[in-house]
Amino acid sequence: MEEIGFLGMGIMGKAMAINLLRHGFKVTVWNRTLSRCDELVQHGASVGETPAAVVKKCKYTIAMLSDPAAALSVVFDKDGALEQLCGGKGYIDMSTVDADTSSKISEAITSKGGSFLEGPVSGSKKPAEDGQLVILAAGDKALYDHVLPAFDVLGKKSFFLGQVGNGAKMKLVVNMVMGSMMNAFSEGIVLADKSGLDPHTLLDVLDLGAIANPMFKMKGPAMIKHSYPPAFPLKHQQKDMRLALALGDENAVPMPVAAAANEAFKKARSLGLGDHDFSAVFETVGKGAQSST
Ligand SMILES: NC(=O)C1=CN([C@@H]2O[C@H](COP(=O)(O)OP(=O)(O)OC[C@H]3O[C@@H](n4cnc5c(N)ncnc54)[C@H](OP(=O)(O)O)[C@@H]3O)[C@@H](O)[C@H]2O)C=CC1
Ligand SMILES: O=CC(=O)O
Repeated sequence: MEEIGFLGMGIMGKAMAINLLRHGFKVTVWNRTLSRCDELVQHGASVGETPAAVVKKCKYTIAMLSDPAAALSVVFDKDGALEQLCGGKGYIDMSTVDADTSSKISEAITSKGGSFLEGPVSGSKKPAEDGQLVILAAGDKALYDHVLPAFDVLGKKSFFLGQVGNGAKMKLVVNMVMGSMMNAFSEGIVLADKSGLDPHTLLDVLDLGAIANPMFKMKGPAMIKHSYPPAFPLKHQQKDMRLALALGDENAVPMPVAAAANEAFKKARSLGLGDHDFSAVFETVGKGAQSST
């Protein structure tokens, strides 16, 4: 495949770009804080000075940015991607954003003759490093077919979900469930501890039953130690809850569980935990969490 541009060298973008390089793709990277591209150069990447410079050089450009404001800024601001998008060029935004943001970007790009695909992913830092993401694509089907070899490196499974917005919505639904589960899990660990049970035994019991899942297994032991090295930053999970609640609002879907979970993530942010892993929401569960071992 042609050289790929990659905008955004955060936790996910860096892991994904390194993965593409490892699999023989030529990649040109850009990051707002340009020094974060240095490590990528060691892996064989070239660096573009601006998003526009990357798009000019590459036929296809992937973006992996924090939130709607970042996704819009990288496309529409001066030296942004849109300046160089034209017929024959493709833009693939894999950031988690809302459907409106994705549609705005899509309309701007397609009105200049370019093609657009959204492709938010399920799976965190480790699945990104291991090429085990689940890709939720929607938009231009021809572009999807063309970039599938790259998606096959990045993920274990790609879904094509139809029109622009469907990938964004699917991702928000999934993360709404995940954020709610993380809160219930946190309450469960504290409840076990406070009622005289060993939280580690709770993890063993959960892992053998119908609600066993990789998230509990992976994050539980660290949570019990109050350790939250960021794989999925809490501020991004709260952004996803907020966007999912807005989607619920639009569709008149009552979501009291998600709304409560959102409040807990907001509380965690107010405690300065936004850059910690989203499992740090554990710290908001009563005083009990503070005394767990
Ligand atoms: N981490 C995870 O487990 C997962 C994350 N996601 C989603 O992927 C996206 C990226 O997440 P992640 O890599 O963890 O996030 P990080 O916070 O690690 O990285 C965010 C990236 O966005 C850039 N950025 C932020 N604001 C702007 C802006 N205004 N203009 C230009 N660039 C900007 C940052 O640049 P700079 O370095 O200059 O700050 C950085 O490259 C998010 O939408 C997140 O919800 C999806 C699945 C899993
Ligand atoms: O968006 C986060 C994830 O783990 O998926």
